[in-house]
Amino acid sequence: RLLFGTSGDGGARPLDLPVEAHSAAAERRFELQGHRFEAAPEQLRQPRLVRVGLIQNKIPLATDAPVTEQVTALHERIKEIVEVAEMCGVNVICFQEAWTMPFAFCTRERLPWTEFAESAEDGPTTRFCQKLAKQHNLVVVSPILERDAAHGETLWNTAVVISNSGSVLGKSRKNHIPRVGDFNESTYYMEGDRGHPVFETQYGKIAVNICFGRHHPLNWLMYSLNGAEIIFNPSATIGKLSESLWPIEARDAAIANHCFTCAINRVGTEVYPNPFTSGDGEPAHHDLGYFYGSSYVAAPNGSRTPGLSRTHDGLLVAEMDLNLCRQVSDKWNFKMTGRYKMYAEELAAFVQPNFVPSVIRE
Ligand SMILES: NC(=O)NCCC(=O)O
Repeated sequence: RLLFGTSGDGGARPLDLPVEAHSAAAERRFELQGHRFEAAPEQLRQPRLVRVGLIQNKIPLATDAPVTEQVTALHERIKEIVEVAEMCGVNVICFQEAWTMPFAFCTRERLPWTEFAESAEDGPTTRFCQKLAKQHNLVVVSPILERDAAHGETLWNTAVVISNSGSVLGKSRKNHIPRVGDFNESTYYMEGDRGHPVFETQYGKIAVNICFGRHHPLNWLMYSLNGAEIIFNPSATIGKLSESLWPIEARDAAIANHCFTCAINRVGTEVYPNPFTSGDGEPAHHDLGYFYGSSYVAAPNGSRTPGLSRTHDGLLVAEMDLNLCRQVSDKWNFKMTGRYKMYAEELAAFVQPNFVPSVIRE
């Protein structure tokens, strides 16, 4: 009741998925879970039912396989999972952070990892996702390492959003770059410069808060202020660092912002050819740590689905009635009771060089 929010106004219930989807998932060796969140019937609005799909997966090839072979193997793996998502009626699908590559930023090496970077607008992965979107009639959220040729070949950590029509709706960049443990990502790219875009799709208003942004409540808030009803959080994070935070943060963001949140993590251990150090006196090592999967969806009323497995690839399908966002907002009124003008003034003062903390002493 407490861990999954099943008290009172409706937690996640099981969603029946077609038998052929379950058999295909078993054949293709990934876990398939289905859940649904209901909202109360309204007189003036029809239910706004949307099915989202969250995919978590291991890298299929070793990190020293040729770059093109690794990318192709990941495309193939995702394709076979997306086919099952279509059988389950999924409308919007999101993949894990930097899904076309191993999460190699821990190494701080440039080659071959920077070779995985692609154009967000017309790189091979975006073209692949456009095909998927059109063929399966779903919106695709595709988090990649972006190479921005128009701006001096700058790299970014970017999520490309592709409409179910197959056209590229736009992109959202990771706003918060970790400098914690072996997550040495600022070696490759800097903080995003795109603010907090929300994408209006046929299946609701969606936004993408990439991984480390999960720890920043204001980052979630800004997507919500722009009207996001579903915020995806494609991630890559390891047990030793964050597993105790994982069940709390995206769930809390759903509560605080009256929206649905979808937290997605990688699975497994990715081993690199060359050892690297962490600057902490510990011996050099070949892997970043264990990616614990456990992807889940949280609803604005504080309920959540169970997580996918810690150890297996998986597809989590969640049906949600987006009417729940406004219903919870009308009950708890966090936007109405938020003191945004006061926060804005205090934040504006805080970022000034002459800021003096408001501390009252005897
Ligand atoms: N990819 C990424 O930002 N990971 C940082 C670790 C975490 O946020 O748990």
